[in-house]
Amino acid sequence: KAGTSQKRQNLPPGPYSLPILGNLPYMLKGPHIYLTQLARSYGPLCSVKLGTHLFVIGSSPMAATEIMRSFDRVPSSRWVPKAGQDGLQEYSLIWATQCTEHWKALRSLCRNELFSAKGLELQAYIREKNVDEMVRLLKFKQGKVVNIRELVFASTVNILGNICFSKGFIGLDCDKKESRGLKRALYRLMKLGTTPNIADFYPIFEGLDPQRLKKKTLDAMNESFSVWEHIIKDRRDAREADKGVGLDEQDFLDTMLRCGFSDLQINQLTVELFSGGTHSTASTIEWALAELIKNKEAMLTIREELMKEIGSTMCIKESQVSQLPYLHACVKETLRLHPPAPLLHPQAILEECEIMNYTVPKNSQLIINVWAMGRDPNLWEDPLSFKPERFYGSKVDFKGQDFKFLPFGVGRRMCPGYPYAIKQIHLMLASLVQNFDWCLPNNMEDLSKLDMSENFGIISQRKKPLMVIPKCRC
Ligand code: HEM
Repeated sequence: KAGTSQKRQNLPPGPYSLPILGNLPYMLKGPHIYLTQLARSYGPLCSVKLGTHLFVIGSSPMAATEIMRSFDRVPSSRWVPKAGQDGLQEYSLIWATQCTEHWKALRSLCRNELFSAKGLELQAYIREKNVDEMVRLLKFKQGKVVNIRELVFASTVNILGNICFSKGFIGLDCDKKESRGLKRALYRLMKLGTTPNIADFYPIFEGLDPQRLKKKTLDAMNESFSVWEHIIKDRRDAREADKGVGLDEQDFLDTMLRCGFSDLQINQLTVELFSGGTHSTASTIEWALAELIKNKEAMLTIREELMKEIGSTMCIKESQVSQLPYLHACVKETLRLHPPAPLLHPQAILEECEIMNYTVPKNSQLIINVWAMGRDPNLWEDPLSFKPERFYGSKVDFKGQDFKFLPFGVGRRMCPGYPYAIKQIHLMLASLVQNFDWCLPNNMEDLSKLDMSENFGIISQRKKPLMVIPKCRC
């Protein structure tokens, strides 16, 4: 039943809210799940109070379209968690509240240097080399239980590390624990980004840091910085000694130095690229492998496609995976069911506006629930089943045109890294499927028992890491 205050003010419908808390307590089992239940009860545009803030959630392609249109009509500002407001936002890409000139410059730098067709082609050998190392380690671990998330995560960090700093930062062997360094810093940043912060929901705490989340976030950023600080210094010194004779640009650090970035700017951008680009990609690969282990037919179909298109070679090249429609369909199906970012980053609307004939008051936060749309029976047949065939031969894509499928977001703030992410996911998944048979520990024969529950976070992951045993196919 809709709250009366919503009706009175012509707000999008939504549940009654508790005094002071609003509906915060109901979010604990997973905001995307709770918000999806609300959409089923109140319709595709609904509103909910969290603390003192009003959130308006769109959960259908029509609602998402209308929300995106409202950003063109009235000024809006990206909501940035208080823990991320560290005074460096003017240097930020992900946490820029406005699409400023600086934000535009950062985006086009990344688009042109890292994510353009030419940039991606130049990086291909780095991805291939790192995936090859991962496969070799798995061969060595044959017959033993492997935490696939940790391994794939380490590999994605090392690929990006080589692209940015010509260096891999993480040991691939996850059995060796690292007490400091980039891995710990990135895990901490993810955990901190997921911890509910009362300062985000009550203006009374504005300017304070009651849970010390801001301080801890800054510490984790500094921990990352300490990992590459000396590389930046050495490279600056080399450029200084070079006195304009011109060294070849070997990585993204050289590009940033050429563009006159300060150390702070380099750190902010690279930490954002690492935090935005590693867990998300690793989580997608982990989900995809879990789905394929569970759905043997799909696994066999990928193998047939690999055999037909590239033969029995075990060392796959990136150029070979660009034309594998069934593999691509499996990745899309994974992103439909398990989008790493289930709720698109909220934007605050700075003036009252109308959306779908409802009034949306000034300062409301607008969210698009991608997870709900991916599982909506009105949009997908048999939505909870993993059926890559639905994308096979279909034109539905993740490039922000099909509003029912938005794993990489939509509009100006859409993920700039998606071409990079997709290349990496295709190559890693093809290599894991081509090289190994996979089984579950404890002789678990009944694959339907594989736990597929998920954790909500800044990046949504499997609740339990996928533990699997590789067996070489060669
Ligand atoms: C499966 C992998 C990935 C997924 C699902 C994903 C998804 C997303 C989503 C949903 C957004 C927000 C879009 C919006 O608010 O409308 C985003 C933003 C962003 N992503 Fe990704 N991403 C992935 C991989 C990457 C990679 C590999 C990188 C870079 C190496 C990256 C860098 C970024 C950046 C910098 C932004 C902020 C853009 C801005 O605010 O202007 N992402 N991503």
